[in-house]
Amino acid sequence: MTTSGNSAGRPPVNDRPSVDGRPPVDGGALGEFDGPGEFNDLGEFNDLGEFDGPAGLDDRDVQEALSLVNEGRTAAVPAPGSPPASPETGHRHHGGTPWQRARALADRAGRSVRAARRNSRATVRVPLEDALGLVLASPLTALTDLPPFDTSAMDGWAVAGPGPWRVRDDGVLAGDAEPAPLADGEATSIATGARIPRDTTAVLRTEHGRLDAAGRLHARRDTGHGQDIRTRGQECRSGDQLLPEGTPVTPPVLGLAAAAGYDTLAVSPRPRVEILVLGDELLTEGRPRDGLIRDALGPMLPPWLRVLGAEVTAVRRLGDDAGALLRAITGSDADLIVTTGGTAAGPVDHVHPILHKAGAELLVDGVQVRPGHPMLLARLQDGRHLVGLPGNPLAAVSGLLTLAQPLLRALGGNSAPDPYALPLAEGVQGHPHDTRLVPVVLRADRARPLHYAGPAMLRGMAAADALAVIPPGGLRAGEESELLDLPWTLAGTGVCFT
Ligand SMILES: Nc1nc2c(c(=O)[nH]1)N[C@H]1C(S)=C(S)[C@@H](COP(=O)(O)OP(=O)(O)OC[C@H]3O[C@@H](n4cnc5c(N)ncnc54)[C@H](O)[C@@H]3O)O[C@H]1N2
Ligand code: MOO
Repeated sequence: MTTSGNSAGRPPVNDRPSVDGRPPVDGGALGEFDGPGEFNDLGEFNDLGEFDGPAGLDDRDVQEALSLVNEGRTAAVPAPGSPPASPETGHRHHGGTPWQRARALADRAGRSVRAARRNSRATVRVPLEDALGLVLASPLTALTDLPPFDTSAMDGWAVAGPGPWRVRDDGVLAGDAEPAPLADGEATSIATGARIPRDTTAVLRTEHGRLDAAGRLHARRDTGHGQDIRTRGQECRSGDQLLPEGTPVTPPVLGLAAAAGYDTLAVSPRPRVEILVLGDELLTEGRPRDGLIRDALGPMLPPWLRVLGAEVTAVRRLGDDAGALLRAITGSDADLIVTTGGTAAGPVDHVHPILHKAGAELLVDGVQVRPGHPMLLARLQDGRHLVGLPGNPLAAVSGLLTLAQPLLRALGGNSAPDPYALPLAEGVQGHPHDTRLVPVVLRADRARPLHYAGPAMLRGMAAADALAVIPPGGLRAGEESELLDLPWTLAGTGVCFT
């Protein structure tokens, strides 16, 4: 990852005395926040994801100017770190569900489905190699003692009684069948992991033994009774519970399950997700042309959803055909439908009317988050769910992390990781009311905001290690920001994309 796209070298947003080279603010410019998620002339998040205050004004001036110009009509821009504007101030705001609440509602929706499933005991048994990322549907119980027999912990000699010892010439390797018992005063060479001959009293490590000219084995140091013998059942006895139900299947869980005798695992099935990509303007290959652009979400969402534990059953491109959307929604058997685009109120934004037609219940209709505020979560008549992601690609990422991730996590039986935070390397301007999700790189235990983080951009996101959660009012340099991890930054794509 690179930091070349960030604002290194610039003064932090909070400390900037002014924004140079712009015409002074004029009274006609409004800073409304119910539009496309961007501030206008009085201060906006530019497409580099930075807040540009009005020309020549500091933060206090911005507030003053806004309160003069927008009196009673629009939100003032609070200084970074200041508390969010209260509803009593008469600010106009698009509304929607607060960001944390939206995540909680998505989590709850997933849990309710899971609870219903639990009653129907829906689990699947899959080969070990297909279980990574799923969740154990029943406790992992040892099918054998571990180790299953007494084994040597070291390369050396199995010895019986006090030395010196006569060395037998058979020797035991890992994987050999049960060796002949040792007589008192006898030794035989043994490899790590080999079965211990009956009546062995200890294993003498290679480096602790010496053979004399007559071929007798002497100990260079004392060897205690039972030394370097791993006794049968040291780790577990057959029938012991190794892991509880609900444990996520990680690589070590796969290893433990194999060691304990499993070929398959009972797991909660992967939530099945169908992706419906909306928009007549989308090309699936080549360069943008004639007003058409490339579909960025069709290639991005399936692997991202897989990494979140989903099985992506189909990606369907429906254009702006409302009828096709209705048929796709009502005909799908996926646990979750994810739509992209069409969430706003444009002439071909069909998601809301079609959900209404399909009798869906909107659990979340707009979220107080930037970008991505038109995102939605609906419960369809048959209890399946639909997440509507806004079409702007970074807004879609925001919807994915805000609604789809908690829902899928809960559906799959995973619990949310503890939130974590790091200090910001630079101040980040907040939205007056909404949470902001800002792509950051993590360097030296600091989160540095990236440029090119406008709602329609993926350039900053593609270089990001995480998304910083910026509360209304913003955060100053050095203040801790909650971070949303991107799974591949820790695990690597090769591991995650199962
Ligand atoms: N009058 C208003 N207009 C808009 C508002 C608003 O509140 N009032 N909100 C803006 C915000 S914020 C967003 S985000 C978008 C959400 O729009 P939709 O979900 O309806 O998405 P579209 O209009 O279909 O597309 C928006 C934008 O994204 C491009 N797009 C769509 N799909 C893809 C894709 N798969 N790959 C790449 N780019 C995609 C599309 O061409 C548009 O440029 O609405 C604002 N408008
Ligand atoms: O700005 Mo919109 O918030 O792109 O989702």
